[in-house]
Amino acid sequence: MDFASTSEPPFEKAYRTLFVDKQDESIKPHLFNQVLDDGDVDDDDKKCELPLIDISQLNDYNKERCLECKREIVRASKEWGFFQVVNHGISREVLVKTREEQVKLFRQPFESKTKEISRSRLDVKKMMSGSITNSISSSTDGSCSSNNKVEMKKSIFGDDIYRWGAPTATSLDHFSWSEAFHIPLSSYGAASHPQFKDLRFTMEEFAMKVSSLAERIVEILAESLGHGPEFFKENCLPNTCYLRLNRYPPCPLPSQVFGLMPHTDSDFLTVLYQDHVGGLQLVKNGSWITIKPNPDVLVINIGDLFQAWSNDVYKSIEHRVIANRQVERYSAAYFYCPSYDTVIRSCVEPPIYRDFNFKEYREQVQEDVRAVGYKVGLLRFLQ
Ligand SMILES: O=C(O)CCC(=O)C(=O)O
Ligand SMILES: [Fe+2]
Repeated sequence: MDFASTSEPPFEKAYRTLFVDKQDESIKPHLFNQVLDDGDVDDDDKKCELPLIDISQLNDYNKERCLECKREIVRASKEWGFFQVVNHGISREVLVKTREEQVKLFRQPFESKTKEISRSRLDVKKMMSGSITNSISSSTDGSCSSNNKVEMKKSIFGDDIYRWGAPTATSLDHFSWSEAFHIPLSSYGAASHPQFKDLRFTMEEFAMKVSSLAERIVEILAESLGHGPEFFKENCLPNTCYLRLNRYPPCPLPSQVFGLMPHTDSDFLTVLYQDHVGGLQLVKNGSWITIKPNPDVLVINIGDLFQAWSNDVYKSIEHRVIANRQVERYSAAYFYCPSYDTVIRSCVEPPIYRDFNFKEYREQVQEDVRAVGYKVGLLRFLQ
């Protein structure tokens, strides 16, 4: 049997009602025109504008060069909420190995990635009462949920680890043509199985390297607001962070459906490694800008928690992934998160947002995704 018939999530079958009558792409205005009321997709010239920062300069014996590098990071976090880093200290070998293991993981048969559980009345009752909320929870970005509404699934890789599609989507523009392993670094789920030994080692190495990069950047951003790194060191521990391995299968309707719908990340900071295919876009001045793939860079973006903590000094920017008709795409994201009980309080007066803890934030995101199909985010927490 070929890869497609065994490993691909059955998007069109499971979400039949969303896809019905959508086969002829000419019958509907293209999705990108529908959602881009306030801007346009970028032209090629704009692709290179996203700041590219050589962070090896942070170790430069020349103090001025090191300070200038910090200033670039701060400026990009305020003006773009996104930047790319080069000479980041994570070897090509680690990145290549990460990708290889990621590919192997997604090549598991779909049935191994998910495992049907019976929709007994008990399960439905539990689901309704919220006691198995994991089964319908959304990811850290609120854009992609764990289990399919149509066929309740429970992953053999661990609860709530494998996600595909968008269970709460009521229209195609709330849908994501992608699958993901959302791996809390406290447990490697699938990776603890002997079959996935290499995966575990590789992910641990990737996470360890990327987390020290995230810590360094967060420290620089906190310092610029007159704070030390203590708050982050105390609350964002390796076991409170997440890895998310994304795969975007070739999509027959790339102009009708996103690879990943527009969202902001719900963490402090995200570090992303994308492959050569491209499709990641962010909003800048009302336009969508494409982040050109580059094997030497990692993409960094500010998440909602940092925007709240910095009182809107640093920006959590909406981003999305465009689906591709011909080729599959992979990315690996590291989400720098605090423990659930960490209270997020603005470090600048007067605060724009009320105090909230991370658990409250995630629950609100999940509730909104369920109720309205998308994440409302920080607007829910205005003073
Ligand atoms: O795949 C990408 O390039 C972006 C992934 C992303 O935004 C996410 O996982 O939150
Ligand atoms: Fe994201």
